[in-house]
Amino acid sequence: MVKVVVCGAAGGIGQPLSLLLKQSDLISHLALYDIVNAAGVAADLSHINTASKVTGHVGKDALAEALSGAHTVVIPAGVPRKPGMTRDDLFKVNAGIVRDLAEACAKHCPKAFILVISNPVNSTVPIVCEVFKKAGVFDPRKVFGVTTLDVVRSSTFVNHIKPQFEPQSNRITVVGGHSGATIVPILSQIKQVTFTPEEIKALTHRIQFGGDEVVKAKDGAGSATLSMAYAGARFTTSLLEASVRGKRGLVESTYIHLKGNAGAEWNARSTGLEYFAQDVELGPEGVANVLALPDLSAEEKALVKIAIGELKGNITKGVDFVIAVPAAKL
Ligand SMILES: NC(=O)c1ccc[n+]([C@@H]2O[C@H](COP(=O)([O-])OP(=O)(O)OC[C@H]3O[C@@H](n4cnc5c(N)ncnc54)[C@H](O)[C@@H]3O)[C@@H](O)[C@H]2O)c1
Ligand SMILES: O=C(O)C[C@H](O)C(=O)O
Repeated sequence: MVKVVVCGAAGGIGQPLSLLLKQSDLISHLALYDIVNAAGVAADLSHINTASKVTGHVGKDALAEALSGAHTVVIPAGVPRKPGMTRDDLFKVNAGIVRDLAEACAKHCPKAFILVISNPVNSTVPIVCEVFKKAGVFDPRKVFGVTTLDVVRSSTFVNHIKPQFEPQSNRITVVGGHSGATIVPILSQIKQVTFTPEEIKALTHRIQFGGDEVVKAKDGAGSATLSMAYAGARFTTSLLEASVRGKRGLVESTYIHLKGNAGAEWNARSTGLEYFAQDVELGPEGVANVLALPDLSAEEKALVKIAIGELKGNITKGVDFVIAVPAAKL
């Protein structure tokens, strides 16, 4: 039985993500949790003739039932940006939402994989990890910040200026975190096409601030939902392929707790950070191995340095939140 829970399932990301996951033959039970409308979304999806069972769970009283027995919990719960906001501006509201959901996961499904989509990812992942540490159930191989949208955007945007670059089969490594300057695409490793320095600069900027393009175009109605659902489903599917089906060699960039993960010592030493997004090989228990950083160009080294500076503050903010603010009673 593979039960996947989506927390925030009635939202802009939650609905299309749940639709994509309903199509997976790796999932036998899709549990949809939200504080509103999850029952309606579940009733709708349950009419789709794929094998998985779909259940809806609305409100805090239904959270335990939603989470119990979960193999994987995907969390897109929380508020999205409006024009003029940074992801960090969402911390005020989303930190508490993610902390409370993490508390419930630590209690009702302590061994589940936790995939964090809610922003600011650079801080919400440390929140989940700290909650799990506090509860004595933390496994650093099992908590992931979903940064796949940066990877998806990278190959799409490269293809836009280099049509000979095939965007679906060529994956680009993106390291650092998930906000503006902390997003560092390693374009120097692309072998299929060449770029001028101006092209590299423009592409890097577009990838770092791709989220802003969508926020601006939606003009107050939220941020990326459909492309995020695609990226979230891709990451979830890769993790399930590795953990359920035992498929080997699956690599995704993701934001993780470095200490306690095989291969991450080098990253932890060279960045001085507790968390960093990097290519990770997925396995039966989640992170099987953190791949070494590829060779970086001088420009990329400078970008990583800037990212490290910003990440430090984001990580401390998440960690301090759990230490300083008592959790709501669940
Ligand atoms: N990681 C990424 O790459 C990425 C990409 C896009 C968006 N995001 C983030 O994902 C989050 C969700 O975005 P969205 O567009 O789906 O927002 P949305 O407002 O459309 O949906 C959020 C959903 O969360 C639900 N929710 C609120 N509090 C909850 C709680 N305590 N428990 C369960 N559900 C709760 C809401 O009812 C709503 O249905 C935002 O924080 C956004 O910034 C991350
Ligand atoms: O930009 C946002 O706020 C949402 C998301 O993090 C994105 O990258 O699209």
